[in-house]
Amino acid sequence: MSVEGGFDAVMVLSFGGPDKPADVRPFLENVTRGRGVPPERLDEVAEHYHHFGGVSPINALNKQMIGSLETELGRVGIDLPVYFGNRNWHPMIEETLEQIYADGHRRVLVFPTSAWGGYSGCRQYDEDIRRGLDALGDRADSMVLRKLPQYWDHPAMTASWADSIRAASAELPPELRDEARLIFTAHSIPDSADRAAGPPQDGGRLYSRQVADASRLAATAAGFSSFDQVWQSRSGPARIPWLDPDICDHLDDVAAQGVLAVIVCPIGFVSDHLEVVWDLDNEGLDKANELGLGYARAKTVGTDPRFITMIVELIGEQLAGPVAFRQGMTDNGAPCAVGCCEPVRRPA
Ligand SMILES: CC1=C(CCC(=O)O)c2cc3nc(cc4[nH]c(cc5[nH]c(cc1n2)c(C)c5CCC(=O)O)c(CCC(=O)O)c4C)C(CCC(=O)O)=C3C
Ligand SMILES: [Fe+2]
Repeated sequence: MSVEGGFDAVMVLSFGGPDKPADVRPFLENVTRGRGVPPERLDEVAEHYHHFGGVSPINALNKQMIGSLETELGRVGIDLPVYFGNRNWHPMIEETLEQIYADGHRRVLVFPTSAWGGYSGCRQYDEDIRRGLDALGDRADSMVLRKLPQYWDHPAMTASWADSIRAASAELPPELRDEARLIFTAHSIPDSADRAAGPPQDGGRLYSRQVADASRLAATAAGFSSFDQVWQSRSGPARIPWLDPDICDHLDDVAAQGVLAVIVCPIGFVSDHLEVVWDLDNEGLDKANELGLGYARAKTVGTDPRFITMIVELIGEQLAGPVAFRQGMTDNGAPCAVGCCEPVRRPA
């Protein structure tokens, strides 16, 4: 497909995760460099990875996503190669951009595996893009890397989450189904980072507002009139406030209120990676069992064909001509807006 100012490659940009036990430590060092995560927390998280043989599910899931994306692009006649790069582990974005450059591509559409605004979910991926371009040196002058806009509220996401909530509900014993509390969970971030999320003139909290809106959209589409919003996987020292309540504390609370079952929907994540399979399928499930709560976990949407169709739609939109700016759409890692999702310095 050739259009003026078109694009000649796609890169899926993700978080990265270890592929073998020896990768776990260096991966965690990459993730937490300069971020004030206490060493005890790192030891704990390393254990989670070792519990799964030192392999994060995230890389295989991303490769599967890329395979499906290639197939779907081919089906609709968009002839673009799809590359894979990460923030924290191989293939690192620097390595991927070397390859893209060597293959002769100069204009690249970047699909981030985070749907959200905020520093960790949006701006840090822009920083990754700049890091990759910096590594190319002068060769970067001929490159354009356009990050696709945020998709947390895309109709395909809402529809897919709604189906996955209904499917989870159907896993509960019939007598508990109508009683079940719907709980949406997303990755916690420091409260200071949430306050700094979004363009300054918008008053902050872009991340938690988006998560709440996405949850409301999915709940409504699944036929629920109410839901709870919780957070998971916090990693800062206890004295620094992060978004709460934490999922496990919340399970205590709902059990104390007499709730008999919960449907836990990991709306904050695109795939069933470690934060989902450890924090929800192990810790959350154990907690629910201990409390005698019925527990069903909704599956993530990344393997739904509608998710792939959505990516193709976002790509097609860019190929069809100039696209008006939407949140998260950036060129060469320049921030969305001045001061948008500014990183917050964290105490060591
Ligand atoms: C908002 C958000 C998303 C969603 C958006 C997105 O998808 O990008 C996300 C995704 C993920 N987070 C992941 C893993 C980790 N996150 C950590 C640490 C942190 N995450 C944070 C935020 C987020 N994280 C923050 C504020 C920290 C504190 C350190 C810092 O300020 O950066 C740590 C360090 C140890 C720990 O403390 O847990 C690990 C290992 C994996 C891969 C899992 C796998 O391997 O399968 C994925 C997809
Ligand atoms: Fe994280």
